[in-house]
Amino acid sequence: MKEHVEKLYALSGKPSRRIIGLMSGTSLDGLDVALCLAEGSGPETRLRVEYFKTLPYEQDFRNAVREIFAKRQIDFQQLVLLNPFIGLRHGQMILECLAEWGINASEVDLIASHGQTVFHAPRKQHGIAAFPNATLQIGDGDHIAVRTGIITLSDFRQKHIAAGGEGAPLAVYGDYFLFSQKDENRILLNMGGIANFTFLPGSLDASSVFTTDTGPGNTLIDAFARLHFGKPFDENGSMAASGRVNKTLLNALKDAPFFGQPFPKTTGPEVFSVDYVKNAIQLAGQDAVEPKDLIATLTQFSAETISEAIHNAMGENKAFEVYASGGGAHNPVLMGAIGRLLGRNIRLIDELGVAGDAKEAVLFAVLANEAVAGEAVYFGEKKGVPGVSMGKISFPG
Ligand SMILES: Nc1ncnc2c1ncn2[C@@H]1O[C@H](COP(=O)(O)OP(=O)(O)OP(=O)(O)O)[C@@H](O)[C@H]1O
Ligand SMILES: CC(=O)N[C@H]1[C@@H]2OC[C@@H](O2)[C@@H](O)[C@@H]1O[C@H](C)C(=O)O
Repeated sequence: MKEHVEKLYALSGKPSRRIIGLMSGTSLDGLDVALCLAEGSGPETRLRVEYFKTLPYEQDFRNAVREIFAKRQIDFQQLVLLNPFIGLRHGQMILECLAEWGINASEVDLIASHGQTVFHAPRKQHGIAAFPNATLQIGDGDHIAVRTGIITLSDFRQKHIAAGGEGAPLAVYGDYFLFSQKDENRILLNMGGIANFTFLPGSLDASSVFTTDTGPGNTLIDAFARLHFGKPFDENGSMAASGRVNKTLLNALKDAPFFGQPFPKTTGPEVFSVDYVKNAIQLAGQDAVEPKDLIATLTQFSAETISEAIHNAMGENKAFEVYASGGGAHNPVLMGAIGRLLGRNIRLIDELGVAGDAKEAVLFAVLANEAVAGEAVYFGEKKGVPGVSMGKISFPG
């Protein structure tokens, strides 16, 4: 029906668009919903977050996703059922937010849905030369569009892979458009389940922009807080603060092929898992490690691998500011260790006008805005930041 294409075309010419950005990360804590007003596009994007909310997942939902999440062997039916189920659930969650905010669905131009990553497999990780980089996000966009009546863009990572990337990190695009600052080199560090950063040059030169995952953020801390303490995470780093870093184990944890791979690179809980840590404990002969010392060691493991990646990427260039976001920014032990290792105060992205917990959802709104209203932006020939439009379009009818 051409009415949908005409509506989309009209949207592309509007001076501003109201876009809901959705992010459901690897921590499986909940769905981040950011209602944004975006004006312009590319480096001229001006974006205001009108409302933001994280809707926590119910335990049943989390358990259902965990049955297939980052696993090599799964019940295939469970994967197939979850694809529309998550789409419908996310659609419903959006409607609940809109009702709470007193906004009608007809007042929203677009939804930008990341979906739920269930498996991330860059070639460097799966190691099968004949197969490409691969990643899978589920939570079908057609179901979101039909449930909400709002045009939905989803499945953003496939185009990035088709254009030569690993499907992540995608935050780099929004980071560059929203947070670049003339004459200040910036590192935007996001610490979710996995940690990544974007380098934004003070020259504003798009071809110098750089991004990579660094390894675990909170994923291992969460897994062992759950296993040993029955808690979803180490709130305010209190478990880590009560323990001591086990140096022998730390060295074994840092001995993974991922850390020797060149930038840019991506990873996930497929690699950094409970089994990964148990294996390191065994190799290091540290079976008697106390749970609180294990949490302290895993926190230091994240801090050191994050700091070393930033240090290696920046080389001799010491003139940069670091702005943190994601759940890890709430962990003072992690933040303190990174600050000490990098020899500087780690700031919060909130200083730049976007709440740290909202940043990733906002970035998908930026990607949808680019797909609908942006011009091509050239990020140079380097790997990892192809200048392509991303997101598949689902019409509501
Ligand atoms: N007060 C806190 N103290 C310590 N850690 C916290 C706190 N609040 C949140 N976190 C951590 O942040 C995590 C959630 O972070 P976030 O929502 O950024 O991850 P995500 O988006 O799911 O992950 P990713 O971006 O890697 O996919 C929690 O699982 C927890 O480990
Ligand atoms: C495959 C996948 O879902 N990757 C996530 C994950 O969570 C953090 C890190 O690993 C990052 O590379 C990415 O998400 C953010 C939003 C990104 O693409 O920038």
